[in-house]
Amino acid sequence: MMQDIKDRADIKQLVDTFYTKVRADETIGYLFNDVAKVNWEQHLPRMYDFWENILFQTGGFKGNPMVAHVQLHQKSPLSAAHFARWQELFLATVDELFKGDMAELIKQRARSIATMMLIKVSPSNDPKSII
Ligand code: HEM
Repeated sequence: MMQDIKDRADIKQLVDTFYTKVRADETIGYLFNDVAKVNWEQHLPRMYDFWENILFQTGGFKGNPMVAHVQLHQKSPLSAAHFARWQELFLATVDELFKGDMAELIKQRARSIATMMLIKVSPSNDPKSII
């Protein structure tokens, strides 16, 4: 039976599997590989901290994810299609590895943060701005 996400080791497995898909992805891979030229040795542990803090309130993540993505957007525009693909890969990775309340919670948080981030990086994506 599939287990729920219970600790940092599980988060590491999820994050590592997710970014392996991201780096090879036709739609969003170039943003990480070519635009941001991500230093993975630094970035992956920050992502373990980020998600561990969201699920288990460890207080380990200090950073401002919104600012990081606004800066990325200024280098190369981030679109709704990019965020949709990011979400698709994240949700599929969770479902592939885990099942339970924490797995549901992390998917819900990923969706809501991705939605806010899209609006934040590009206010023209805000449905309210059309009215
Ligand atoms: C199309 C969607 C996205 C792209 C292309 C993207 C790309 C990136 C890149 C290039 C970085 C900087 C890595 C570095 O050089 O250190 C980054 C950082 C980060 N991303 Fe994303 N991201 C996306 C969506 C998201 C979403 C939806 C979340 C959260 C649910 C997220 C959470 C973070 C966090 C926490 C950081 C670290 C910020 C920091 O170090 O202070 N990203 N992202």
